[in-house]
Amino acid sequence: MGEAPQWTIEVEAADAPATQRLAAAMAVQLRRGDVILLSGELGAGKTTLTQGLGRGLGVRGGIISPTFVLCRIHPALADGPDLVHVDAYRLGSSEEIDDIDLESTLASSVTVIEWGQGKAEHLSDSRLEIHLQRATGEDAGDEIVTDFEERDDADPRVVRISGYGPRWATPLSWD
Ligand SMILES: Nc1ncnc2c1ncn2[C@@H]1O[C@H](COP(=O)(O)OP(=O)(O)OP(=O)(O)O)[C@@H](O)[C@H]1O
Ligand SMILES: [Mg+2]
Repeated sequence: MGEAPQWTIEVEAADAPATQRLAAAMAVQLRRGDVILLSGELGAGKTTLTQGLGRGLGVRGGIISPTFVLCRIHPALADGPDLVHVDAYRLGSSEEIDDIDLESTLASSVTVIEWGQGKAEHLSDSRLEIHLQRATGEDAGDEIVTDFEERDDADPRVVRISGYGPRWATPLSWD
């Protein structure tokens, strides 16, 4: 839980399609049993990123904000893992996460949990944590802003990806 990540990569995504392309490129490096915890404020792009993961994994679509449904299973359309998409926003603790029995789908799926930090680390000995943050505005880090300022349609995000545990001894890569 409090342990240090094996590695951290920071990528900028200029708009929502860019966030989805990044996630799709990430998805092809994922496999059954992988757990991803997504963080970032309301509207940061967690669900948008999950849609890209779904496209890259080749699962049945219709990935939406699971407002009333805590957990949706998107079955693989071909050979790959299923995508289990969880919104833990309303869950107060790891005990409540356990009530939705993610253990039963974990081994056959990639499990993605919005608002999962502090609640879902116990599901696996390894995980990716992905934090999304608006690259402009009050929240912005000093080093980030200028590249995008002339682009009206851009609403950039900084996507910070960290790998924890033995599964992530080797970082994700984008070459
Ligand atoms: N660079 C970007 N990356 C991701 N989303 C973006 C980007 N630019 C604009 N957007 C828009 O921001 C919104 C993000 O909404 P989304 O539902 O993905 O956020 P969320 O983090 O899941 O929110 P919530 O906390 O309510 O679940 C979408 O309307 C998306 O089109
Ligand atoms: Mg969401």
